[in-house]
Amino acid sequence: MTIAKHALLNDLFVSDDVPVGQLIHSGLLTCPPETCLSEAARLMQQAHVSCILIQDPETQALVGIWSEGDARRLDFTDRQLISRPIGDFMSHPVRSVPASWSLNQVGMKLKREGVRRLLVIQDEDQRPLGIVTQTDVVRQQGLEHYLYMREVGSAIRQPPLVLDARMPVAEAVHTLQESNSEAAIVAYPQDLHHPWGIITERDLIRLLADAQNYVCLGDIATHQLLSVEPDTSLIAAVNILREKKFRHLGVIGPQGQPIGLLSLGDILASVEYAYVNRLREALSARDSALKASMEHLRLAQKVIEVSLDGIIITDARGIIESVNPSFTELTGYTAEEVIGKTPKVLSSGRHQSNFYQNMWQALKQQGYWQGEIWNKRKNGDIFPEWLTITAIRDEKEQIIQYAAIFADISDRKRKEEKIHNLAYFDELTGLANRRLLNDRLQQALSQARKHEAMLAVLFLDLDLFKRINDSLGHASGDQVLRRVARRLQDAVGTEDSVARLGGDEFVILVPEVEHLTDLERLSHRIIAAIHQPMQIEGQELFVSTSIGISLYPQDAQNTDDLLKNADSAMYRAKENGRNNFSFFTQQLGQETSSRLTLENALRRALHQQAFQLFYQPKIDIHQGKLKGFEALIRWNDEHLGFVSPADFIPMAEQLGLIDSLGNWVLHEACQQLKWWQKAGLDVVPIAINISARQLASPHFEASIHQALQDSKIPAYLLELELTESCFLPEHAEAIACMLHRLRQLGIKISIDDFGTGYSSLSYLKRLPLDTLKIDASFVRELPHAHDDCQIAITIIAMAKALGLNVVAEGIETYEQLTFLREQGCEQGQGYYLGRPSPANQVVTWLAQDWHTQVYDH
Ligand SMILES: Nc1nc2c(ncn2[C@@H]2O[C@@H]3COP(=O)(O)O[C@H]4[C@@H](O)[C@H](n5cnc6c(=O)[nH]c(N)nc65)O[C@@H]4COP(=O)(O)O[C@H]3[C@H]2O)c(=O)[nH]1
Repeated sequence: MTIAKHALLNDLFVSDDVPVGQLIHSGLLTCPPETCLSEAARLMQQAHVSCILIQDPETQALVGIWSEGDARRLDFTDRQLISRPIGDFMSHPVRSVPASWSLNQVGMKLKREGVRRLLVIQDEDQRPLGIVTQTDVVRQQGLEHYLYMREVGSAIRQPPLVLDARMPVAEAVHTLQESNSEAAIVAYPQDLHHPWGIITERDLIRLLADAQNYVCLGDIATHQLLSVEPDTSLIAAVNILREKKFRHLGVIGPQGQPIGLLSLGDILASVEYAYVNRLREALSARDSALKASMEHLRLAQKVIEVSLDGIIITDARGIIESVNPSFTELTGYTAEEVIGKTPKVLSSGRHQSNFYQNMWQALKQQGYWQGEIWNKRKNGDIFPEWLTITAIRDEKEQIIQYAAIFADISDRKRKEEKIHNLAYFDELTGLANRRLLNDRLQQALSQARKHEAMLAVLFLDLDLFKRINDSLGHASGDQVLRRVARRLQDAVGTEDSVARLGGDEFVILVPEVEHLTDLERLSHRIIAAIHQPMQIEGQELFVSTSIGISLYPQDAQNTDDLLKNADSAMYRAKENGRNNFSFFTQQLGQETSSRLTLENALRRALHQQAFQLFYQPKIDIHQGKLKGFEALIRWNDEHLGFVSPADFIPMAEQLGLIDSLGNWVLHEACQQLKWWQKAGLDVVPIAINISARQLASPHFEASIHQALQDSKIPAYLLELELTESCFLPEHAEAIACMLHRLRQLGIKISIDDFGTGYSSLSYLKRLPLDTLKIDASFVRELPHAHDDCQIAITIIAMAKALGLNVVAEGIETYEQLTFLREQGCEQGQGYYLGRPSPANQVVTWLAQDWHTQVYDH
């Protein structure tokens, strides 16, 4: 038989998401359990169905099912077989699926339960609707391309069972049962034209239904085998079966011999493998997806539970659905207290309504909002939090929930504030620091430029603040600075414009100045405020300040120059007697710049030791004898020329260079003495000037020892000239002790410029002094100025009373010399007797007759 390929039947394969209820043919074949087998078989034959359901006549319940396949398991040798009740052979219970299930779900259930048929029942009332078989499901799976690609030959799993038509019926059924075949090819050896027929389960049903006494297989078999060749495609085979309404198809080999017997079920079973595989994959994918999502869910739940951040879940309207434990921890509200309410319960009242409006708008449009927000705890505390809100949408993109996650950032805020304060404010006084001042000054400058306004910077420091620190300690010094800061703020009126640069330096920024008189008034106010007495640790202190003022645009155009010029002006104010103020002037600017040049040159000179010592003789004006020399430093700079020590010594003190400079003088003088000694000269002591800061240095005493040791000159050849300013009260004791020690070595000590300071006599009395030097300013007008005469006389008398030598400085005339001698002054020094001169001059002086110099006019 030649068979053409048929088009695919449209109803063979349908989509698998159609509910199974719509695919089955409604109507069920039922019979009571007592129905005999032959009756049941007859009913099935009539109805053209492959199974019958057994129904309890009383309860109407379906209690079992019997199918064609079950017929094969019957014992056809049993003579009573056909009259036995079907209830004895049925399978039960009847497994069912709801009509709403998809074919996929049905397929999975068939697979799980290991059955080929399921009863389809109505979802609502469980009413039985029909039967769905595995073949039905396979047909719907869109597997037609498998059928196209494969040939009939490939679906043959085993050679066909071939039974002789002459075989007794019972034996044939038994053979079918034995070989577990639902059909067999029947051989008709005598019929050369139609040598093949077929016997199927359905024939067995007929056998049961007819209740006739068939003898041999040929009596019940169908003597016609619908067959195809092995290379026919499976889809063609399926179509033939559908068209002919047959269930089996023989496969005949090239030599005409049967090589297979395929049923629709077999064909579908051959593609079932692919289907089952797909099903398995689907099942395992679903299982692992389920497992993964459960895992995710569990994890998410856990994360929410243990999260240190507070978490709120609301519905789409913002009603709180759940919160986590950290929420309670952070806000003080339990879950029960807030569920059903909106997050408004946390509202701090610090934000305007448009803040929340913007938040909601962002949430609705972008599904996301993040930012800082102030909220309120249950106990009323207001705290800052970092909040992230995310909208959760369903598959249709509708917002169904909001998840809000927040962290309390009070700590972070505090730290940020601290860092900001540290960066911009002075820790001690709370005033703006240099950085903030610079920022403010920049801003004020650009404003002033824009509005063509005048701006002022007041630079001030506390006069002699170091004394307070040194004598009362740093803690007291800090207290003074704090008080001063407050007084400045009070005097200025606005907190923002006062800054502390460090140490005792303060700056006041006046952003808009109309008249200079305003600045004068402000300066007076500040000076007066600072000068008010201060109680510090039980002591009453009087602090004063000096203020320097520079102006934009007159004095400077930028912040640096404004500050620098105000600083210079402040020094001018100090020079003018402290506790006052001074405006910057162009001349001061020039001075500042030449001062800078001088400073640099001094550092260079010190580095290169570009100094020289000159010596000025001290003469006994009664006996005409050389008594000693005063060493005076000289600096002849290659660019600046001769620079007076009166200019560079104070500068060296300010710059902290005086120790090294003083040390150089000390060593140079000692070395000089050593050379003179070595030269066999009859040397006299050399006095060196010691500045106040040098004397206060902790290394001073050691440096004296070192110089003596290095030069090996006897200590009595060294004299120290100190000024009254060396004896600051806070160091008085320590200095007195040190001087006693030095004196014990043999070193002489004199007070220079006596009469210009304010030393208390009782203190001077306690010092180990040898000599008082009358300051040149009292000598200059002698003997004509009455006051000076009186002072000179008094100092001489006092020195004598204290048992001290007295030396008059700056003697320029014979008259001055005579007056002083007549008043009892022992020694003199000055241009009249000898100008400060280099070391080589000393050799002449050592040999000179000073008597004539003193007496001969
Ligand atoms: N008009 C006038 N002046 C006279 C006369 N006789 C001496 N002089 C000057 O008067 C100053 C005396 O020194 P001083 O009072 O200790 O005053 C010194 C002293 O305080 C300081 N000085 C000088 N050399 C040193 C030094 O090596 N170390 C320290 N620390 N200070 C020094 O510099 C000051 C100025 O020193 P000089 O310029 O050398 O000025 C010297 C000296 O040259 C005179 O008859 N008429």
